[in-house]
Formats: sequence, C-alpha cells, structure tokens
Amino acid sequence: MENHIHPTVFKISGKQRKERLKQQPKLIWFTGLSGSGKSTLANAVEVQLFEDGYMTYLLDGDNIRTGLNKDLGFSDSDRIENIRRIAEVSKLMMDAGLLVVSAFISPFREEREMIAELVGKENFLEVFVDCPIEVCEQRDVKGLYAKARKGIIKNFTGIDSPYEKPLDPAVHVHSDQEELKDSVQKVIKTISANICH
Ligand SMILES: Nc1ncnc2c1ncn2[C@@H]1O[C@H](COP(=O)(O)OS(=O)(=O)O)[C@@H](OP(=O)(O)O)[C@H]1O
Ligand SMILES: Nc1ncnc2c1ncn2[C@@H]1O[C@H](COP(=O)(O)OP(=O)(O)O)[C@@H](O)[C@H]1O
Repeated sequence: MENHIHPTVFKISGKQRKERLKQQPKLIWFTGLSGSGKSTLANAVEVQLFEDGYMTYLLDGDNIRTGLNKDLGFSDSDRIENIRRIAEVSKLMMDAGLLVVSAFISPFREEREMIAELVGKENFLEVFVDCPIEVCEQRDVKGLYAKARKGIIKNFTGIDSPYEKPLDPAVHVHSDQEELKDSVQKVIKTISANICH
C-alpha cells in the first residue's frame, strides 16, 4: 500500500558525522534478567569509553520507560514494541556518530536478531549479562521479585514471562562470579579493536 511518505535526503551524511567524531559508531547491547547487572555494567562501560575520549550515549530500561515508551507495559507485544523503538532510536544515534550503550532485558532472541539486522551485524555487540535468577532475586535491588512472587506484578521476566538466553553473544559476563571491573575490561577489549575511525 502506498503510504505517501518521501524521506528527505540529508545534506550531511552519517559518514561525514562519524569522520568528524573520528570513531566508528557501534551499538553495545546488554541483555539479561532484572537485577543481573545490566545497568551497573552498561554505566561502567560508558564511563570507561567516555574517559577514553569517545562520544557515547546510554539508553536504559527504566529511563526509556518513563519517557519515550511510557505507554508500554510488559506483555509480549509491548516488550516487542519497546525493543523495536529502542532499536530505531539506537540507529539514529549511531547515524549521529555515537557509540550507543543500551541496557534492556530484551528477552526475545528474535527481537535481538532484528536489532542486529537493523543497525548492521558488524556494528552490533551483544553482551549477555548472565546471572542465576536465584541471585537476581536475592539482590532484588528494586523489590520487584518479592512483588512478582506475591502476584502483585504480573508477567515478570524469569517468573511468569520468558527469557531466551543468547546462543552466541559477543561477550558473556557472569555477574555472580566476576568482578565488575573484569566484566568491563572484557567488553572494552572486544570492541576496542574496531571503534577508532
Ligand atoms: N513485569 C516486569 N518484568 C520485567 N521488568 C519489569 C517488570 N515490571 C517492571 N519492570 C522494570 O522494568 C525494567 C525492564 O524494562 P525493559 O524495557 O528493559 O524490559 S523489556 O526489554 O521490554 O523486557 C526492569 O528494569 P531492570 O531491573 O533494570 O531490568 C524493571 O525495573
Ligand atoms: N559483577 C557485577 N556486575 C554488575 N552488578 C553487580 C555485580 N556484582 C554485584 N552487582 C550488583 O547487582 C545489582 C544489579 O543491579 P542493576 O545493575 O540495576 O541490574 P539490572 O539493570 O540488570 O536490573 C547492583 O546492585 C550491583 O551492584
């Protein structure tokens, strides 16, 4: 069906923007259960990259869900729409030349594959923040697991909503066994070979 939309051709290209910033835009995507350590690790990775002189931006579940995606809940279809929008925002930020660090549960393998397709597989780095649900539940940083167990929160990931583990992540972090700084180094080492322009 014709949609009568005619995208504008920009005078400044993504290539020109990335040449100005002297860096290769990447999307570093953290996935894992609630409380696995995505936000903690994503923040630490962004700090390291920023201190190393790169232009970065951090997208994080709770922040996006109180703004751009505040109309979405936690049904499967809302999670799919949540990730679709974040993937598109990440792509825009990459076009602006940035290293984008995104931390979302993103529980479905198909959606994570969609993100890689959208931004280009060579520029997508999937980081699996692996942590047994028992440990996440013990941490219960926000008290959400306790509420989910009581049935106050429905469709909670790992309890009554699925999490599909990555099969072949670029980086696999075990946040219950590794020091934060070692996980940060693993991520930085994997991307540092190809982020300089
Ligand atoms: N039902 C349910 N299941 C999972 N998580 C819940 C739920 N309700 C609220 N929260 C809070 O929302 C944060 C996850 O949002 P995301 O956008 O990352 O989720 S998703 O990717 O769309 O699945 C998640 O943040 P993190 O703990 O940082 O993962 C929770 O704080
Ligand atoms: N090695 C580790 N990596 C990341 N977080 C860790 C680690 N060890 C303990 N933690 C703690 O686990 C909690 C993870 O919470 P958070 O980063 O908000 O997870 P998520 O964003 O996945 O919900 C934090 O309190 C953090 O200090």
